[in-house]
Amino acid sequence: MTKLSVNINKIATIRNARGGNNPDVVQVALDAEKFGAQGITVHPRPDERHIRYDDVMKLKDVVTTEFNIEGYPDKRFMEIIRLARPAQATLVPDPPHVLTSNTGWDTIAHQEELKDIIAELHEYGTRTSIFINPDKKYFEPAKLTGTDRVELYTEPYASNFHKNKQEAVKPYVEVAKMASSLGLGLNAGHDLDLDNLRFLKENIPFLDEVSIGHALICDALYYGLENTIQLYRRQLEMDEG
Ligand SMILES: CC(=O)[C@@H](O)[C@H](O)COP(=O)(O)O
Ligand SMILES: NCC(=O)COP(=O)(O)O
Repeated sequence: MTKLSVNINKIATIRNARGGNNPDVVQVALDAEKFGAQGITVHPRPDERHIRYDDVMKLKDVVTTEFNIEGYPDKRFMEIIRLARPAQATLVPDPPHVLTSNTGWDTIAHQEELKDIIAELHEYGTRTSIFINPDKKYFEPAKLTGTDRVELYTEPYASNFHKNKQEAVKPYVEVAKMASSLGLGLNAGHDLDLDNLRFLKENIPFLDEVSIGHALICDALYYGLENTIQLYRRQLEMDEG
């Protein structure tokens, strides 16, 4: 089964636009779970432009599905993981003011650093995943960091999907097989949507989890959050009857 983790960053973006608590990020997380989300993902950024660190502390007490916290592993991130003890921490190599995540780790250059960070996260009982480009050279070094999983950075897949979906998915299938043979769990995310998700799942049926935010929240404006979550779940459940 491929789990759907709903990224609620964009709910916090709307909330922050007016300085109050509408929409309520915690309530949306609870409702998303009720509507079928199998996990909740947040990506607190250093400028707290959407998810704030205190949102994470509130969410940790109420999320009953899989809580996944993404981010660059600076001191503050490590401290929030120590305090929140989420099911999963996804390490992303983002510089502080980047618009959105735009690449995976160079697991060759950062192998030793990642190894130490991952060892510390394991002490907190948190599963680790590292955000990674679909390039074979990064997978064996990723395994050597001790990470439990990798998350395939799917923006290039999404942006090439409408030009040539077979070509777009090809590098992902190759690295997914490699990850699997190395014993790495496999997540995927970034710019996945109702057009491209099913094809990714068809080609990599053994994906453990996808985390989806931007497109899913945009779709919810038209279809409602409950219907939207169910639509995304259906893209992933096609092989399960
Ligand atoms: C790690 C990743 O892929 C990102 O998609 C991220 O979680 C989204 O971040 P923003 O919502 O800040 O664009
Ligand atoms: N890890 C990817 C994620 O959480 C959501 O990315 P996006 O769907 O907002 O692009």
